[in-house]
Amino acid sequence: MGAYSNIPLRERNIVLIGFMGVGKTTIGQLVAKKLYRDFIDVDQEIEKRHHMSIPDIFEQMGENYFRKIERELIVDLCTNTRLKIISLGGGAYLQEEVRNVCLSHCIVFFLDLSWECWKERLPLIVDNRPVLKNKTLEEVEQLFFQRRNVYSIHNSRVLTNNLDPETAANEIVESIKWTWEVYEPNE
Ligand SMILES: Nc1ncnc2c1ncn2[C@@H]1O[C@H](COP(=O)(O)OP(=O)(O)O)[C@@H](O)[C@H]1O
Ligand SMILES: O=C(O)C1=C[C@@H](OP(=O)(O)O)[C@@H](O)[C@H](O)C1
Ligand SMILES: [Mg+2]
Repeated sequence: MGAYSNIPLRERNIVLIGFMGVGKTTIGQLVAKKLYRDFIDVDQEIEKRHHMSIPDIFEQMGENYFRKIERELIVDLCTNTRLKIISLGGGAYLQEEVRNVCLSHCIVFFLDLSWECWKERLPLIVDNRPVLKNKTLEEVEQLFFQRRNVYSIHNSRVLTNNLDPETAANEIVESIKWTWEVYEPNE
């Protein structure tokens, strides 16, 4: 485990983790607006910097290259920025260096969704998530539960089953404000 940095809680970036399609990008934007903070979506930042879509990066450069640039960007953001809401891609947190830098420098929020609810979301994302390509539903289910074990290493969790994005964002904001008040009360 990385050493715990002494960054004050209220300054720490809030990092959203969770399986693809749970709403990290959508809800992250809403949370940032409600907390008057800047929002960074790691996928969108990578697409902007490389002038390529994520599926095209997978297709033309390969997943290993994507994981390298994803890791480097997240380590840079966690180490050198503060006060942001950062949505990771669903696979980023599987890299130990990413987990360690997020847990030591940020507040890590797990956006949880049950498998049954996630299956209803699948049609919305299946066309632009390369990791889902050529996988059977059984293989995706296996990946879902494998990754869930890794996402279970977090600071806070919000179960978003049947919550619309706005409601989920409000729950996260309330939880963050409670954490600040309990652990770093305003003098
Ligand atoms: N709470 C929600 N309820 C219903 N649909 C949602 C919710 N959150 C996200 N979505 C939809 O699910 C899809 C994936 O959302 P996205 O924010 O891209 O997830 P992620 O970044 O975790 O992959 C989008 O079509 C989005 O509109
Ligand atoms: O789960 C994954 O491995 C991935 C999830 C995607 O992000 P979202 O979780 O925002 O869909 C994106 O980073 C890429 O397609 C890989
Ligand atoms: Mg996303």
